[in-house]
Amino acid sequence: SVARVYQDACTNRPQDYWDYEQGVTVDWGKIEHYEIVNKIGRGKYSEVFRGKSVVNDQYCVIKVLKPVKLKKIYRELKILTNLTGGPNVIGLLDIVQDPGSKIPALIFEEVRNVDFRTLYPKFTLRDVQFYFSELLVALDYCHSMGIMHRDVKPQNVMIDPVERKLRLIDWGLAEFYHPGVDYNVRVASRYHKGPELLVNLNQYDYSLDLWSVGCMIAAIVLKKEPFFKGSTNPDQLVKIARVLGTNELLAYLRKYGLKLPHEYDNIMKDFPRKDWSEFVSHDTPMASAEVMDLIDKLLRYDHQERLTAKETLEHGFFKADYKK
Ligand SMILES: CNC(=O)CSc1nc2c(Br)c(Br)c(Br)c(Br)c2n1C
Repeated sequence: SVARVYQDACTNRPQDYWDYEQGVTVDWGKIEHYEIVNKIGRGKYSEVFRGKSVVNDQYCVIKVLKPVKLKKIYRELKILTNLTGGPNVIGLLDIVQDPGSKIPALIFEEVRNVDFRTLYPKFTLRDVQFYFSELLVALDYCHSMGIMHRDVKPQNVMIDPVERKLRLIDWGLAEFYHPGVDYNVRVASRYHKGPELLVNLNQYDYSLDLWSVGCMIAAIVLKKEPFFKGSTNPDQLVKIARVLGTNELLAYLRKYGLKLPHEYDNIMKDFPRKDWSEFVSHDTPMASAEVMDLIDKLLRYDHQERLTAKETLEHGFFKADYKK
């Protein structure tokens, strides 16, 4: 299957825009220009520090990459340089290399992020409207630039509630979109994996990111974080089928000529589709008719049915006037 939008974003650009296999010419900065203030986190592929530039006294975030295949580093570098400066994309300030280990470190603009587990429970519907429109602007931008993020999740959406600033971070799993290419389905983080990844539909596209957005919005307004909480990848699809229905899953598979992989034989049951109204109660005061309609249009098995980032921004939910 082919993306409904931006399918030729890369083909319309010069080869060196998307071809990271040839390597990337890096304009290396000077590591001595930065000092580490404190460690703020660690991921599978990196260690992250709060840093400070000794040149301009600006605080920054230093992402020290763990040794991975050079090709993967080139991909992240090329994507970051292509996107930096775009709306709500984390700003890459510098690229430096540790002289000894030769490991690259990426220097980013600082975001005074508040952890989503603390922030999201305090969100009003107006906050959901504001921050998700900011996230969707970033996604429509990167999609228009021929890039899928492939790891959209709360941990990769930095929000400074004081400055009301949002930045999409961690482009380490992002990839360039080309029609007809078979992509690795082992991407994204389990709770935010789209059905296409769980049924091994390799020719996916930008719409993968919109599934993850749907999961994030549903988790906030229905107060169930994460919304689909699988214990394994196969169980992740079972949790989705408990809501969207098993027959609807089989129809999705049939449309793309896919069979349910054997690891589902003993765990997939015949679940009826649930109506979204079943998730709405007095305990979910933010579950407005508009946001439930939006969730219904994002959390679709069929990636081709999902709203695009631009269509989502135009949805009535973002136009509704929720009283203060
Ligand atoms: C690998 N992820 C972690 O260690 C989670 S903590 C974390 N990583 C961050 C990254 Br990367 C950037 Br860029 C920026 Br800006 C901020 Br703020 C970050 N924070 C808080």
